[in-house]
Amino acid sequence: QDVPSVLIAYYSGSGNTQTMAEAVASGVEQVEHVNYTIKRVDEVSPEEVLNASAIILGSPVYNANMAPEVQEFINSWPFAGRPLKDKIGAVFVTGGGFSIGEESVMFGMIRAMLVHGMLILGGAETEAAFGASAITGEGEFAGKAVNPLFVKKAEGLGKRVAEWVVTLKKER
Ligand SMILES: Cc1cc2nc3c(=O)[nH]c(=O)nc-3n(C[C@H](O)[C@H](O)[C@H](O)COP(=O)(O)O)c2cc1C
Repeated sequence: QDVPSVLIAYYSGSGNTQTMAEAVASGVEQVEHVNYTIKRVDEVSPEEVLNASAIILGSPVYNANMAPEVQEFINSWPFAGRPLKDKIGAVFVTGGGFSIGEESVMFGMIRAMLVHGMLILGGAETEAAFGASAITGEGEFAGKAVNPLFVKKAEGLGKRVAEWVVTLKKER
């Protein structure tokens, strides 16, 4: 009882963002005294949103925007009374190519989290400063499983968020 929980919520059409979500989860698993739930956005209940101490949200890049399913999920978050205020928020994305939307999508999700008063964290590494991102369709990254370079960023993000969830829980 009273163990804080991280909600990892994502949409994935062809599996890449799901791979990153699972890596985020394995990062969270490295931290003690914190639970997590990993679910597709359409499977997340309103209670799971409200009860989470942190939400780590993942989307593929679709025409330089987040997937509509992810936007719909964000639009379902309760706003009256700002119940999401002071929860930790973090993001991860997968995009086909370099610089064709992944950073825009990260900031789109981060902006929405800030509207709700959430505390935003980036990943553990400088290369994951805004969250974890993976390129899945260009050059050497095309046609393969998500590269370990990107998987590691997702793990680092999950671990960092979990560590801060535990730290903030002690402080409050
Ligand atoms: C409809 C559609 C639009 C896309 N638009 C972009 C885009 O604008 N920029 C980009 O980098 N990748 C784009 N992609 C590629 C996906 O973002 C990429 O394949 C991603 O890894 C898919 O994630 P998923 O396997 O979790 O569905 C698009 C893919 C689809 C299906």
